[in-house]
Amino acid sequence: MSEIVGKAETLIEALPYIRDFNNKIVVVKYGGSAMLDKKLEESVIQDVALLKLVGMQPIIVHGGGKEISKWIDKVGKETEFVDGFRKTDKETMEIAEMVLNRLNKYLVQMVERLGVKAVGISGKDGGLLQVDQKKPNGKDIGYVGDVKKVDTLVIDTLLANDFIPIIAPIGLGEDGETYNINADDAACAIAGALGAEKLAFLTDIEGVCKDPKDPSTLISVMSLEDAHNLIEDGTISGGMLPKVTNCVNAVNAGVGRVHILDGRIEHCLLLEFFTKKGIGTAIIDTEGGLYENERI
Ligand SMILES: Nc1ncnc2c1ncn2[C@@H]1O[C@H](COP(=O)(O)OP(=O)(O)O)[C@@H](O)[C@H]1O
Ligand SMILES: CC(=O)N[C@@H](CCC(=O)OP(=O)(O)O)C(=O)O
Repeated sequence: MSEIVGKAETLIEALPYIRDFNNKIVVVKYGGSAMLDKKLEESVIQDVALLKLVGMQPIIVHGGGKEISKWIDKVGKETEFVDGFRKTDKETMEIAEMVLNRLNKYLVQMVERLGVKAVGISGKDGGLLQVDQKKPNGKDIGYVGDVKKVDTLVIDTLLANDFIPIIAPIGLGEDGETYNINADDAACAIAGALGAEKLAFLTDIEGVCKDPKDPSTLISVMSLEDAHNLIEDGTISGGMLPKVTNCVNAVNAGVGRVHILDGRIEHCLLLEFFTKKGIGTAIIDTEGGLYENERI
């Protein structure tokens, strides 16, 4: 097949997915290497803009943990994580908010440059993310939020007017204080509240593997039962454990498909969403039925 016809084949392969996901909400948790490397950053933003232009309703929830740590270091403070969450005192919260809001507007600018409309907000806007204090294993780690309520009105309004919402993981507590939210948690809560069709996490590993040191053991599709068994037998551990637990919660909250993708691969979102083979791990409720052309 000539190269030029091959290109058309690629578009045709995407056809059933473009049809099935028309107008569907897709939440992308953007973080990790894909946020630190210019080329990867550009490719993620291009993918999200393309999803919008082919008729999907993408939403970006972004992290920025490494950038926050860099600025904490610059002011001579120590960074401390407890069970994967940043210990956040008042000063840390101020720095985190400045860094996340700056990143947020930078992402808006990147999307707008491609001729697609975007609005950057944090979970404080429109009461989007209302939180309680999070106490992992009963430990007090300061202004870290556990999302207790999502008011989707601001997102619904933006989507209805064709904007891509870009969301920073910051929330408001009942005490009127600002809280730092782990971006995975924020993305899950938002995807669950919206009943999103898809939630995709960009990470720095191929996906969930039987052996994390061997990429050839990637698990392409994982049912809720598989996830439970792999957690029980210790195959899923470390940083992957809270991620998969979040994924399972999202599927149980009604999200159609949750994907753990390798954000180090350029255009990983397009490769996952628009090709039969996909590239990462898809976590699905197999009892909910499959799409035409879906891998299993
Ligand atoms: N079964 C598994 N498959 C893939 N990664 C795993 C698995 N078990 C543990 N891990 C670890 O989890 C890490 C991914 O979690 P983490 O680093 O928190 O994600 P993020 O890329 O969002 O920062 C991997 O780098 C790997 O070391
Ligand atoms: C409470 C908590 O840990 N909040 C995170 C928020 C940013 C984040 O989650 O960024 P990544 O997705 O890039 O890790 C933090 O302060 O680092």
